[in-house]
Amino acid sequence: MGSCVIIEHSSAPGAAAAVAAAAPRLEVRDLGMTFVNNRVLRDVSLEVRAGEIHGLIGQNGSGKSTLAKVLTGLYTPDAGTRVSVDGVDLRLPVQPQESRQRGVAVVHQNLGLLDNETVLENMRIGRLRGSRFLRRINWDQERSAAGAVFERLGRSVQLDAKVGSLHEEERATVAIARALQDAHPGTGLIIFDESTRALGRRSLEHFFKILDEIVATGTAVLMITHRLEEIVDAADRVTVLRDGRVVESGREVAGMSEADLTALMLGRNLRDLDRRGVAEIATDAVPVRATGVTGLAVRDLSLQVFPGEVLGLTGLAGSGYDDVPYLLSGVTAAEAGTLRVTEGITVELPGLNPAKAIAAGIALVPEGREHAGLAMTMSVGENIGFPQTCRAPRQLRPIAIAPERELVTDLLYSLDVRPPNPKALVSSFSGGNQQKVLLAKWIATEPTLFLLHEPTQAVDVGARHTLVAAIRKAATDGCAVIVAGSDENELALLCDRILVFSEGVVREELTEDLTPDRIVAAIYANGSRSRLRQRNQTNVQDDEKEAIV
Ligand SMILES: Nc1ncnc2c1ncn2[C@@H]1O[C@H](COP(=O)(O)OP(=O)(O)OP(=O)(O)O)[C@@H](O)[C@H]1O
Repeated sequence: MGSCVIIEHSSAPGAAAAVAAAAPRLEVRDLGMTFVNNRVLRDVSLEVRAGEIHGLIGQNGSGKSTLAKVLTGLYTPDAGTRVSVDGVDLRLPVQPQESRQRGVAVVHQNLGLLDNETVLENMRIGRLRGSRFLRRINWDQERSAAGAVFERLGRSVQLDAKVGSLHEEERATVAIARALQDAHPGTGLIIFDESTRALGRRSLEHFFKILDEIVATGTAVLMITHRLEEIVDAADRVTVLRDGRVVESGREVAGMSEADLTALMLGRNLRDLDRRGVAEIATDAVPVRATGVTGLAVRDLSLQVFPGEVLGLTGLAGSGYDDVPYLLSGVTAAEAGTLRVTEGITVELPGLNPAKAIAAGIALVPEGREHAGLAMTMSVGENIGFPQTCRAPRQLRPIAIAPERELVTDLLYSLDVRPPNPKALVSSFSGGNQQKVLLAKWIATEPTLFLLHEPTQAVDVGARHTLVAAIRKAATDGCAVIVAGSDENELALLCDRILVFSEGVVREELTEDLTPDRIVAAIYANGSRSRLRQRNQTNVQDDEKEAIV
């Protein structure tokens, strides 16, 4: 006897046709944006349809975040700009309340979280409701509403934890959950500006599963990302910005490869991106050696890395690989462990702090440049000068020891920072250029041990190329380099050797054939990379339904 299986549709038949006939969910016409004399967006037109994931890509500095900020009212666009939602023109500059009422939610690149408030408060801010008579907030209800969103995302985050104490991936999860909780079926537009950059593979897969459910109801998504895999796997159409202009508008993604998208973005092919430099590892020199490191999730770790070598650390979220840079640099106190930096310089990790680490020749490029890596309201030169201040004798510390201007300018040119102006405020740079400034800041200290956590996060493929080359050059110049990362492509480009962590210990060491697929297989213990989203899933279900019923 055959069983009858009915696969439920997430949208009613005919809904797609109705949606297609309707006005675009978001329509932008002739958008221009000028900062003083700098015109960063010109004649930008864009249409996002209901029920689609629309990718927006472009090199660092091409204007993607500026566009998102115009759409949410942070910036006032030039005269002549038109923005409409569901066919209704918005007043310009966009009034945040009006755009929110029309269902536009955004997760900005800096995530927009309040570090001193709890996860629950961040989630429910602006949405808290008092009871009808007593006007008291029902915190039990608020907790369960917030908890339900995290459950959907497949993540558990402590609702009472202060957001400032969270890891970058948890912070991103909170910001994404906050936007998703407002998605009403069939309406609205959610803009994600590089919001997935800190998500590990598993979280990413969950995230796209939820997006799939959301867009199937008719809600639209505008996805700004540098991870071209996300566009190829998940986006329905893509718009490409180059130097503030649209060079490709709403192109269907089906059939396109990452290389096709790269060529559209840069206007050229990046043929030699995958070629790794020849490692010049000084195996006859004294290696950096960490012994018995215990702290956070890490248990009794010992490792060594030679000058000239780039050692990668990876694993699943919570496996401890990403705790290592912070334990070895004194940012987080270790419970036990010793670190020999070089002949005659050995530090006990429990007593180490960042100032002592810098003095011992240890540099850390942390994840989360906006809240952990750079002073956004200070100039590039001042940021690069900070570590030099720590190296100065205590009595001189109040006077910032400015690094030589030529050194700063040379670094900015060698990393292709635009503009290469030491006096410019860090906050005025695009995300990718900020990441380069962060790297420059620590390269300038000429460290013996260079620790980096997700050093090419949220940068375009061209900038990634530059950053990878600079990190490898630091190794060639004699640094021992340790990179903790979750991006298999980054690790494959950078590393000579990779340690894969599980439950706080090293489970596998990869020494050759360091391809992205091999790295992912090791992280997931012989699992494989699946596509982030099966596009046209609804059509497949249509066919199945006819066949099965
Ligand atoms: N507040 C500001 N004042 C002056 N210039 C700015 C400001 N914000 C952005 N810019 C400039 O606008 C240009 C576009 O920056 P934007 O951040 O939009 O780029 P992006 O495409 O989002 O880059 P990324 O991918 O690196 O985040 C850059 O040249 C940047 O320096």
